[in-house]
Amino acid sequence: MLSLDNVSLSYQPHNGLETEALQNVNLSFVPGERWAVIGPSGCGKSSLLLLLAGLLSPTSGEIKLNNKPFQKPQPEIALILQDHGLFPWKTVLENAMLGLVLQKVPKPAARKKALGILTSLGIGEQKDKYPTQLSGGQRQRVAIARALALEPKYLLMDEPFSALDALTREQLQAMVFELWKSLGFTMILVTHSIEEAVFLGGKIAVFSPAPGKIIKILDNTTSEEPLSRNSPEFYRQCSRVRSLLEGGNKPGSC
Ligand SMILES: Nc1ncnc2c1ncn2[C@@H]1O[C@H](COP(=O)(O)OP(=O)(O)OP(=O)(O)O)[C@@H](O)[C@H]1O
Repeated sequence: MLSLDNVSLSYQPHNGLETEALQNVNLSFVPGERWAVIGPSGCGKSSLLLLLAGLLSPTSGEIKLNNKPFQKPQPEIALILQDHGLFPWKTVLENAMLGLVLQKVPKPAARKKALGILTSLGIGEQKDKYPTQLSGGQRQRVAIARALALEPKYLLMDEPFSALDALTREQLQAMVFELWKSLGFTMILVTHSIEEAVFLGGKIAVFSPAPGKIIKILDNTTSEEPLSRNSPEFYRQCSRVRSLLEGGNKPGSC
């Protein structure tokens, strides 16, 4: 289990001003769950992922993996950043292999594994291209392949689809859901999109404006599959999340 125990984060003073990004956050991510984290711009969502990835340390409180506090990156936890973090001078395949190579997996094995995942994501044929030759959706798939090649137990994603057109975005959301179902990792997705949170989040953590605090955790697991985007329940859940973001504290009152 990955958890935050009473975590607060302040960034060091800049021009005499300290920024309080997160305040007293308690969250537990149980293996196999899929979470969406939503909140207004600047409420500390990206900071939360950096903490969970071991790339930042909390000002107070603890981040724990299986009840053990940690403050550096863990092999079980993969993070996909907003800009995908691909190296432009490496091909699609080399980018997808990168984590494995860094882990000293022999290159032929790394190549085979990365290519298998790229193929399952529908971009195996693009393996020799460079990131600049790809569409945004294809780049995102390479970033997902690179993370999944490491077989993480926890996959953290920071607004992974925000730059994509609506249909590509929906396609990739469905693809990520299928990967979650077949591979069984724990998904923690940060998003600005209410619809995305309701579609992909089995649990939805709604954050307040800065400094980010949890307003509410919504349970969205009425069925194993994501809610159909046209269903009344989907609209109801979107309304609940919207109401909470707007400052309402009565879920469903829209
Ligand atoms: N390296 C940093 N140094 C100082 N302040 C920072 C740093 N990174 C983020 N902040 C501040 O911390 C607060 C939270 O930032 P963060 O990026 O985590 O929010 P966010 O919810 O992800 O925002 P957005 O939705 O706009 O991406 C903001 O006020 C931001 O300006």
